[in-house]
Amino acid sequence: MKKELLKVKCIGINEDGKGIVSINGKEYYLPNLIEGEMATVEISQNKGVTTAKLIKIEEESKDRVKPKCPYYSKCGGCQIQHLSYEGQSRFKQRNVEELLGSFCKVNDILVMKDPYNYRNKIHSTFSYNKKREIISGIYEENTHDVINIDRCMIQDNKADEIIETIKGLMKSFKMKPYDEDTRDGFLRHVLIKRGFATNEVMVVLVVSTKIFPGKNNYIKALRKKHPEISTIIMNINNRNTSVVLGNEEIVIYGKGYIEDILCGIRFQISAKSFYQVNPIQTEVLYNKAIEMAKFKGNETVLDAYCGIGTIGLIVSKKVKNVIGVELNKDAVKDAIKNAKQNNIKNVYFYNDDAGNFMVKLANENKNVDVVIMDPPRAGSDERFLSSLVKLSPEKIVYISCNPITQERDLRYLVRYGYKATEIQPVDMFPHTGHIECVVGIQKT
Ligand SMILES: C[S@@+](CC[C@H](N)C(=O)[O-])C[C@H]1O[C@@H](n2cnc3c(N)ncnc32)[C@H](O)[C@@H]1O
Repeated sequence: MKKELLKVKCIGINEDGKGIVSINGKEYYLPNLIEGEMATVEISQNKGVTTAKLIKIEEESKDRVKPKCPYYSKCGGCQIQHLSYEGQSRFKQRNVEELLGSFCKVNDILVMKDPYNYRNKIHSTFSYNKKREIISGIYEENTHDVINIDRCMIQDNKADEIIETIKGLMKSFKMKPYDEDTRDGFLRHVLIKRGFATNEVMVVLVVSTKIFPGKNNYIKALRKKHPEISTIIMNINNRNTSVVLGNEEIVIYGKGYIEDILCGIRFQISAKSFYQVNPIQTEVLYNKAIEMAKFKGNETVLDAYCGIGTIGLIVSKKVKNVIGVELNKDAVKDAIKNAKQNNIKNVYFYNDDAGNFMVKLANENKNVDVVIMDPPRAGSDERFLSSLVKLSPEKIVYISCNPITQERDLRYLVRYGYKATEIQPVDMFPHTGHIECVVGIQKT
């Protein structure tokens, strides 16, 4: 193996938060490096493959800060905690400008006042460490080794306390963490969702079998320490898989869902339904999307990729009617219940693939004035977009957590007679490289 040390300058940060260096015309991505910093990098050549490793930062950026989190160097959950929050915001702003700035001017990113402990959903994996002590946390990046994490800087504090209690109770209840190799043990993961406005807490115990000795006493002990837990669900996952949730759910305490309030409307949230993870910024995002739509009151609105119906139900009082479409059937059930509970009668939800549904709407020549679309990271697809331009709504509001696929889809819409009128990045995920962006789009 051939090795060489080189001094190089970091020329940017990619969307995973890694520093970019260019050596002999080839780009390498190095964690923990900031744009403008000089670094010594080791280049290794082995069997025709060249790799780069950061050895030392020679000149630090003024944006560099000491990460608050003690697990930062190992845990892959955050990627840019070594950047000051101002530096993070500038990085995200520039990233959106580079990707979307050719469509129209990009507004200044809407940041958080307090960018810590914002996540209302947390997931912890249970395992043993080398000393056979029970640990819980997340997988170290690119491995199946769990890093023990007692406190996370971006997660809800209460959820961290509940995980700590669950870990403590395992000893007294002789509950073993699941071992992926031997397929022995009981507790695989714990998922916690917390209603920011209601304080209701859901605990999902992802377990390998339905047989749960001492279940009732366990529930009593857990709720005694945390009376705010309003529902506990057993999710059975006995497959050899890295997918967290199994198909079968057994509600062992409470009603099986929690409620939360967003923009004045009360929502029911099930274990498997998507719900935005940053409740403070979700209201900022939704309000911006509604402002971009400039509703007059007589519109038919399509809420595509609607989840539990949050956006559609919030806009329902401002428009004539709303149609929502969503693939996940639990989320659609939640959406229908949410409409009923809030006594909203002008919203209709459908459980379908958004692309399929759009083809049907376009074939029926349905009138839709505004489409609000919020697809997953992969973005939308050809079926959806080609039917969208056929339906020809006056306005489209496109919300996305991945500006790369958003740019691809925007190019399609621009080719077929639309233009972007406003672009607004919103920092939904401080300390991570992820960026949320909402774009107002108008028929030309
Ligand atoms: C980013 S979330 C947005 C949900 C909702 N708008 C919100 O703000 O809570 C994307 C949603 O799209 C759904 N989804 C994924 N693929 C889909 C498809 N092909 N058709 C319809 N919905 C889909 C997911 O289940 C998820 O609820």
